[in-house]
Amino acid sequence: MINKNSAVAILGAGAWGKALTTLARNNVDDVRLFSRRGCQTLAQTVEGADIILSAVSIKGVRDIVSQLKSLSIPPQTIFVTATKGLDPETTCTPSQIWQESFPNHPVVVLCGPNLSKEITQELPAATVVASKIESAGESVQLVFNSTRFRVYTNSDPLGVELGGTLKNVMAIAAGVCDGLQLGTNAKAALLTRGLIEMVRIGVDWGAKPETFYGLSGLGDILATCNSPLSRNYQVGYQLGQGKTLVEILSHLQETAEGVNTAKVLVQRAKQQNISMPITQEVYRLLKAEITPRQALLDLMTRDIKPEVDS
Ligand SMILES: NC(=O)C1=CN([C@@H]2O[C@H](COP(=O)(O)OP(=O)(O)OC[C@H]3O[C@@H](n4cnc5c(N)ncnc54)[C@H](O)[C@@H]3O)[C@@H](O)[C@H]2O)C=CC1
Ligand SMILES: O=C(CO)COP(=O)(O)O
Repeated sequence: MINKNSAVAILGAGAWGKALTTLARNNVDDVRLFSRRGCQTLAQTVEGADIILSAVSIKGVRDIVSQLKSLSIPPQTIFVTATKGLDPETTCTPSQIWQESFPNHPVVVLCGPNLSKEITQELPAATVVASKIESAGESVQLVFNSTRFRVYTNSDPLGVELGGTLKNVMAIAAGVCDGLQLGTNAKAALLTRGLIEMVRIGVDWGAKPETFYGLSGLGDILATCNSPLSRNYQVGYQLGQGKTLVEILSHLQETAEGVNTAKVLVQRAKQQNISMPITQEVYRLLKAEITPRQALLDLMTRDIKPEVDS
């Protein structure tokens, strides 16, 4: 069982890895943070760790997984993934990559409405830790739960992970909506229909529909789609104001996963024959195939239909 003397290794010293390190230090004395540019090696960081949490962006996940595979990690070590992205080669989620590479280890997803800047300011927040192995989720809950960070467990890791990942595309769309100053009604319609799109593909993927109405889905939509602190929202907002993606990304210091996720999702939706009109428009906008106004017109002139899919 996790206690003050347990050891936690956090991989990825970006905004989220640093915030999670501070949270874990409330409960555990030995919390190590691995940075590619730091002086401690990966092997030194993970040695004897009870929990290894990855907060690297999706582009680094396969690399970090293969480095860890070359080390001998004891099978009781719990892997936690906090990445919100999709693998461009396979469309796999990060937890699927971790589980496939470490089939005998418990894997836990940590995901929720957690803008790292607010967490760094010690503002209160809640999150979800999800795993097929109940005791693993409970261990991770004990590491991060505190009076300012309430941690819930969940048994649908895929749904929790997809909620946090797919909402990044909706945060871009929400930013565009605000950048164009389309108003509150438009934003409500966009995000409600966006959530339906997330549920549609998520259920096809194998997630439970109700998970998307929890903290990692609806909760994260409420946080990121209304906050300039969200990098994905910022990308959309600036696109809405007429900037190009290249210009926007050249000034963005950190990762906006929704840019890659939109592309992967469109690919997967096509393979699975799933309708994702908002995601499709975000993708076309990111590729500069259409303008924000054209994206709006496309969505408003789709064939009329019942609200609920039959
Ligand atoms: N910042 C936030 O508010 C939150 C971020 N996330 C997710 O966490 C992930 C990381 O986000 P941020 O920390 O904000 O991004 P960031 O851009 O600040 O940091 C990404 C980190 O990943 C590291 N990294 C990339 N490839 C690596 C590799 N091969 N080996 C080792 N490290 C590698 C980078 O060095 C960097 O430290 C993203 O998937 C993001 O969606 C999730 C919840 C909140
Ligand atoms: O996922 C996040 C908060 O829950 C962070 O959002 P951004 O990556 O858009 O900044």
